[in-house]
Amino acid sequence: MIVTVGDVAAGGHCVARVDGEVYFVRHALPGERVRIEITDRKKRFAFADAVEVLEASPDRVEPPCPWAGPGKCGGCDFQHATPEAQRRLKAKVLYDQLTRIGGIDPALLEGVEVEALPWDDGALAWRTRMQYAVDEAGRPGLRRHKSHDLVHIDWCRIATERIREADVLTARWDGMGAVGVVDADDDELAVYTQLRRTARPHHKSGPKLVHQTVADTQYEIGFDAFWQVHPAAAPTFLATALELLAPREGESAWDLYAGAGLFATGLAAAVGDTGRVVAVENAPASRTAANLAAFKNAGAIEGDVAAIVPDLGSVDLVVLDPPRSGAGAEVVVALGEARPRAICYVACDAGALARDASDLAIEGYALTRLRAFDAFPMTQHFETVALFEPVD
Ligand SMILES: C[S@@+](CC[C@H](N)C(=O)[O-])C[C@H]1O[C@@H](n2cnc3c(N)ncnc32)[C@H](O)[C@@H]1O
Repeated sequence: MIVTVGDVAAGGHCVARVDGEVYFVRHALPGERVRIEITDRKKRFAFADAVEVLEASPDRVEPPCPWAGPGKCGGCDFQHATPEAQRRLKAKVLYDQLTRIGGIDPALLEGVEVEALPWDDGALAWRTRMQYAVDEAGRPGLRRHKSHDLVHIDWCRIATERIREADVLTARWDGMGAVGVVDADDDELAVYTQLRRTARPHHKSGPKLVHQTVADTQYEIGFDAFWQVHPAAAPTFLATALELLAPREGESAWDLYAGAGLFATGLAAAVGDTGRVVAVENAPASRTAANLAAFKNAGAIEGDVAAIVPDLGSVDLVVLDPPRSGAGAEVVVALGEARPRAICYVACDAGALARDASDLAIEGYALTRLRAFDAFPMTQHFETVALFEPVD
């Protein structure tokens, strides 16, 4: 079928409508006329791939990765767009999610941009963490979009040079479900395996504890702990959170979903000896308490944010950096009770941010400032750093 493609939608698709039918089309750009092939038909809509471009958008480029395209590797969504166009697509998704789901005033989001992170290689060679699936013959690869089938790539164009040089993709991983590589600071390279993609990682080679440095603070974390995958992400998010929150001497602050304690260390330095910072994180591999040991005014609690926050009392400032699923109503209600003067929400999923924003509004918190960053070039993903403040 030949269709004219409309606006981008969340999930790395653009929407095409034909005779009342809705098609979510991958590998297309708004305004393009393309031939599509249905990949998955649902009751009220269908997913499709653009397999031939009849009228191309001026934003279209030849994908730098030979493994990107219809039916190929499912890792990247926007290799066929210029990096500037990718960021415009993401900004549109952010605007739509926040206005439609989050109930945010469109006037506040007028001209919202997704900013590029500083990186010499532009949109390529940035990814410091890679996880490959392994097939029954022990061969690693990346999955096709929404499929269990593997594409056995030579190397991933968005992974760092050091990950490319690691012999992970040429080796055999018999009996494994996944193999991962971590490219940390100080040339540390750790490799781990998993029996299934969601199973506990087993250390294979390299250091078990790796190091990451941001603004003169070094964090020591387990090879399997969370760390931002783009090298410029952690320093940019920390600087942005501090800019938005503007912490004052003597204030109290919480770093929720703290990971290694990135925001907690920044806040601890900012609020000084008379201030107090509490970090909450549930993964021991993050080593949050150890990373905060040098800060006398900061401490860590290991456990579930939803279980811990209701008992913490009140606070001046909060950084909220939950996983993709968002913080959820229970945590938002607890924040409403703690009455901080400002909440900085760091979000890797605009839909989850929008849902939590709508709950925050019920608690009397409005979105007042927002910045967004292209922390995952070539993919549909991006990061938003949003400030919420109490309103009457
Ligand atoms: C998006 S990461 C943010 C980490 C950190 N703020 C950073 O920027 O490096 C989310 C973190 O929340 C942790 N986490 C996930 N669910 C949690 C929960 N229910 N309670 C506490 N921590 C949780 C994860 O282990 C992960 O370290």
